Amino acid sequence: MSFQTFSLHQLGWQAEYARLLTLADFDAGYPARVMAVHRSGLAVLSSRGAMAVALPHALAESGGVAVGDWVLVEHEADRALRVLDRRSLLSRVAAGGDHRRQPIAANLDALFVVSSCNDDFNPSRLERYLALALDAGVLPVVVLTKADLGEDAADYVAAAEQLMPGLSVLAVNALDEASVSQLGPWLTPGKTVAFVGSSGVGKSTLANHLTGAAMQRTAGIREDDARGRHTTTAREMFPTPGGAWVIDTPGMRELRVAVGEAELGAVFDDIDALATQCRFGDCRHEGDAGCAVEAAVADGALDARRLSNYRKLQRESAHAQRSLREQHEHSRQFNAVVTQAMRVKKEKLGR
Ligand SMILES: Nc1nc2c(ncn2[C@@H]2O[C@H](COP(=O)(O)OP(=O)(O)OP(=O)(O)O)[C@@H](O)[C@H]2O)c(=O)[nH]1
Ligand SMILES: [Zn+2]
Repeated sequence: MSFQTFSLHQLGWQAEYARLLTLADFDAGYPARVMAVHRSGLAVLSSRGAMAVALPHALAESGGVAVGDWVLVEHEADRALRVLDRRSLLSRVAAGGDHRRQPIAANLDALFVVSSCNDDFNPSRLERYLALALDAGVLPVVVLTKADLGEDAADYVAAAEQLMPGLSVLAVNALDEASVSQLGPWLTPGKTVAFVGSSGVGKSTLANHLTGAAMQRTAGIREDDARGRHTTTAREMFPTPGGAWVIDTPGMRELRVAVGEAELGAVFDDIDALATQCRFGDCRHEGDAGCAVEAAVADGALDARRLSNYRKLQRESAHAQRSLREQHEHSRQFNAVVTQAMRVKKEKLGR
């Protein structure tokens, strides 16, 4: 991949990153933005150009590094010293049920949540992505593709706008450049965006439009794994001709929600507001007397689907939080056992 040279500002640098760096930091290294995370190290861009830098094991272990991260690179040593505090971080719950969080994309300014004006349109799935974006600290923008294929795009837009207060929703024909230009306000110089959504909704089509020749997302970066699924070995971040950045990582396609209560509450603001009107403060909205939430469902003011999706996401997030706690407890116990074993061994050797 060849990159022209970019200034820090063009790379998305913001004053708040600098505030966290001391003079000693600047003596030790210089900031660079992570374009790709490989097993062997990081591909970064800085005002010095494109480079491969080593990722020390300790850094990879402690919270990891994601595409879009800013790292401090050691002068003359081509080695990442540390990851700068992130303004936003999209992470996923790792597959395999251990509920560990894996960083996927950092320092995003907007997350395009893509669905289409057809059968893929699924309010519950959209709500899940919206909560995920808020949890990551990123502004979600809903993009409804395939607006050219039916006449009812406006209905889909209206339905999506109901899903969160103040949500921006765009209907586009992803095949048409002029239509895609509606995304422009989120793609100003130095801004970083990414796409999430189901397979086939048009994420690649949109991203390819935005990045032009810079991104050959399907070319060469996908491999088939043993199960015949597509996996991608490289993670990438691409410049648009207008000066924005598009992050496209495979992990984005398997996002599972493990969102905090507050972020869910921000998406389901209407339900939280209704809940304050329930007769009892600890109302569970399940047949409780004087329940305003259930009353709203009964008189059609609140969608039963929306309520049940809220409950489902709450359960999932409670489960994930619990598992994380259990994990910490487990490693604490494990460490205690190891410490004890070491002590016993030392005592034996000492004798
Ligand atoms: N008519 C029309 N076709 C579209 C539109 N957006 C996408 N398509 C078509 O839908 C198909 C799937 O689009 P992709 O961009 O590959 O979808 P994707 O979301 O990247 O899918 P994955 O890579 O599997 O995650 C392609 O054949 C596109 O040409 C649209 O707005 N209008
Ligand atoms: Zn209630």
